[in-house]
Amino acid sequence: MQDPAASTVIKVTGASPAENYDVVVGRGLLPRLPGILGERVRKVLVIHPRALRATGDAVREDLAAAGLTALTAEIPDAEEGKHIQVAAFCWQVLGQNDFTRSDAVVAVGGGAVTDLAGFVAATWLRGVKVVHIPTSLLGMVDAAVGGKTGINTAEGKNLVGAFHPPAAVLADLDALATLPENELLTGMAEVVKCGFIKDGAILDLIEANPEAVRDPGSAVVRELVERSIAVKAEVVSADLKESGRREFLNYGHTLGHAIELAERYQWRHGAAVSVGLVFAAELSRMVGRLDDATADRHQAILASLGLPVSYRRDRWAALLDGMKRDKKARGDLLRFVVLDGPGRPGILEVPDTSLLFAAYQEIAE
Ligand SMILES: NC(=O)c1ccc[n+]([C@@H]2O[C@H](COP(=O)([O-])OP(=O)(O)OC[C@H]3O[C@@H](n4cnc5c(N)ncnc54)[C@H](O)[C@@H]3O)[C@@H](O)[C@H]2O)c1
Ligand SMILES: O=C(O)C(=O)C[C@@H](O)[C@H](O)[C@H](O)COP(=O)(O)O
Ligand SMILES: [Zn+2]
Repeated sequence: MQDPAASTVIKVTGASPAENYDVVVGRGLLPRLPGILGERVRKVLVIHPRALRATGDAVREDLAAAGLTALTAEIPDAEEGKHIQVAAFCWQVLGQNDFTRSDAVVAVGGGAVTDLAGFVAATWLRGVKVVHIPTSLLGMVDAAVGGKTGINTAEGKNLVGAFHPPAAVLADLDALATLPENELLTGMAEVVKCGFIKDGAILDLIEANPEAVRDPGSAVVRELVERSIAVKAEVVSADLKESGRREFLNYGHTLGHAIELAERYQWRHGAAVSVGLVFAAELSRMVGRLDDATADRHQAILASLGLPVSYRRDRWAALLDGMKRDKKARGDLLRFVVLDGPGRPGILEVPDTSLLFAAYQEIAE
């Protein structure tokens, strides 16, 4: 049995040894931030939404006590924060306070905040240090790790961004205590994704512990966090810029992102990915690549977590339109991550959208 007070370090390998970084999972981690930032950093912009003000203040106090100048950019919540005008506001704060290349950005919040803050750090002076302090389950298991940063545009999700890995990630499990249950469960969609593409023990844990998965303080949730980060860390260490295997982390996302756009970002990312996972499993089954039991297991596990597993029949045209802007598409060719079996993701090229329509009929309501 793991000592609950001990922290776990999951290592991510960067393009060069200087770009290697640690993802630390544990409790009471915030005081480690000044030490992680290092001697050269003099100024820090802490970016967070109003909901995370108390944590943002605590982080700033730690930084100030360590002799750093700590400023705050309070940004709009959730997807409202992933907007060019919000990035421009942060650039303005950095500019007006003379942030140089040896200064840093710290993100405190869910995946929307780490995406936005990472993008700000990637673009300010063409790149300054960023440390992520994810506070949602989804942020911990996925968004804060791997260096994908970005914002949404009117045309779609994450269409503008950069690869800019963090200097470190502090996944402080204490943050989950204030996370609403719905946010915990939507984060579980990415955990389930990791279970299907790589680590089947994740799926077994969720099925065997229906109550503990809803308890953010449980050892089960901690194990799910650590296992999911390990899946992501292994993939992004091998393929940071998505020239190959990293595409597998996009399982469920082609339809998922189209649903988010169709819903004007009023659905949580994890909820949309949940439907996208069921769709991708149906597609995999329909083309004869996935067995019935594994395909059906998608719907069963996601539904057991209270996540949506179907979507509106009358939205197909809008969804197809949105899917054409998926980053995996090449010209007119749509490309999907599918499964050839548990832990065996692959790519399906779809030149004819009638196949997609047929698979969609299986999940449409
Ligand atoms: N860069 C990547 O690799 C990557 C991976 C997965 C998802 N994402 C992105 O992450 C975003 C989704 O992340 P999310 O689900 O964390 O959504 P989110 O950041 O919108 O947070 C969800 C809600 O939870 C609140 N919240 C967060 N932590 C809290 C806490 N500890 N206590 C109380 N409230 C808290 C937020 O204020 C928000 O209202 C999407 O934009 C998605 O595209 C990025
Ligand atoms: O890290 C990745 O790579 C992923 O695909 C993880 C996804 O969960 C995440 O939502 C990511 O932001 C999607 O990337 P995108 O390139 O499709 O915008
Ligand atoms: Zn995702």
